[in-house]
Amino acid sequence: MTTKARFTPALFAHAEHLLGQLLRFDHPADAVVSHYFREHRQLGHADRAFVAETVFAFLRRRRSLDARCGERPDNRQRLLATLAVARGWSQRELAPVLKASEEAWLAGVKAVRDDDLPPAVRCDLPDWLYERLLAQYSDEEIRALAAALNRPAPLDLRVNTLKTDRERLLARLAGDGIGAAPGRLSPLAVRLRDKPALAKNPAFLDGSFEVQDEGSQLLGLLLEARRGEMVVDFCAGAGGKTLLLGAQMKNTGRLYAFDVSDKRLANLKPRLARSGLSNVHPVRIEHERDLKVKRLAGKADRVLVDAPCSGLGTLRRNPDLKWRQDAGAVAELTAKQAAILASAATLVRPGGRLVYATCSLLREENAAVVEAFLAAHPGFVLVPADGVLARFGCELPGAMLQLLPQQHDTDGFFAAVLERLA
Ligand SMILES: C[S@@+](CC[C@H](N)C(=O)[O-])C[C@H]1O[C@@H](n2cnc3c(N)ncnc32)[C@H](O)[C@@H]1O
Repeated sequence: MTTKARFTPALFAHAEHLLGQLLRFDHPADAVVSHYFREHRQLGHADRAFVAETVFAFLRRRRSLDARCGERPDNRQRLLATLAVARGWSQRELAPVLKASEEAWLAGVKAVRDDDLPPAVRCDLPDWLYERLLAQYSDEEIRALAAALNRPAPLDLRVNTLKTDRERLLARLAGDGIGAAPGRLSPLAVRLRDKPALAKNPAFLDGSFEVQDEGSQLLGLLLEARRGEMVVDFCAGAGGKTLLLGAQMKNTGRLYAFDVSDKRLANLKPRLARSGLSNVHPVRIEHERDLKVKRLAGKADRVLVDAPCSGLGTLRRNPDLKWRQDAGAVAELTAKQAAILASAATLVRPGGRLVYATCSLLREENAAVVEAFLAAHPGFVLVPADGVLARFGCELPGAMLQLLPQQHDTDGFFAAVLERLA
């Protein structure tokens, strides 16, 4: 049975109810959706797929869809517009739910031309964000960027080189009937053709791979962590990059995984167990100036700062982020990023490396933070990122790395490589 064949007023009502919860914007959308499905266990796989895809489609296109709907649309209208415009359903397909009195209105919604909408509305971006991007890109480039950010992300894996290699992993996946191809940028990446459930896949359970966007893998590779070194992943979170660094170090040396969040570090534990790594030391810190940080001053060969950021480069996965933030929140983040980078830098030994990374598209969270750091810390220099990536067979020009979904088909990641003078 196809997803559309299950379309009923009851199912539509679930989407409407969930959208009401999402538009309060008091929690991240993926958490709200998971919670809703836990509360409504009677919804089967196809029903959940319909509800989740429809509300996410609205979150992606909220601004242009609301503009098409007219004055003060309600959530029912919003979802009808989502199905008709964003998901391309015909009035016949909508028939189980669409009232006769809504048909003319919906035809009007469909007839609006994108080009007649103001630029920020057409790009489904809040004004403040559109204006920030306009300082960096042309309107045409922002349109292409916004369109790419509005498409769902592919599913990428990172091969765990402690356990296997990419060729063998591809063969195993093929044996399981999972379509996959080598990533184009990261030598560790495998891109899946579809989005199969992986939690019970034997190669996942035995640690042969982790789920990780190909772009995120490049950020970890920029550190070029080596055997026997002391490495600090300063904002390790649930360890997406820690696991890559540990494998690059061939499970030798010492790899500290710092984070202020107990919960995130706890999520690292099962991943560590699967990975086979024993060189990782998770450490909960109070803040970036914690004594536990100070004790390692000048001792680390390499430090990664995967800084807390607006996450605006990940809108393919988290479309709600563009509606849940504002310029004030970004200003607070940039102050935090500068403080974390300055503190993390104190750990780097002379001649050691510091990588600053975000999943933001905004210059103020990216190059501007790095430039201000370099101006205040003459003992550090910028190492061209393209030269480092070339050593991994990845040709991406630029002294600092900015990945863009419309160009690289990854999330919008940024990274700069710094070195402390010997
Ligand atoms: C972008 S996320 C890290 C994602 C992680 N590196 C990965 O690849 O999965 C940023 C992390 O910074 C942490 N963080 C926030 N403030 C911090 C601070 N002052 N010091 C260290 N970590 C901090 C957050 O808890 C969050 O886990």
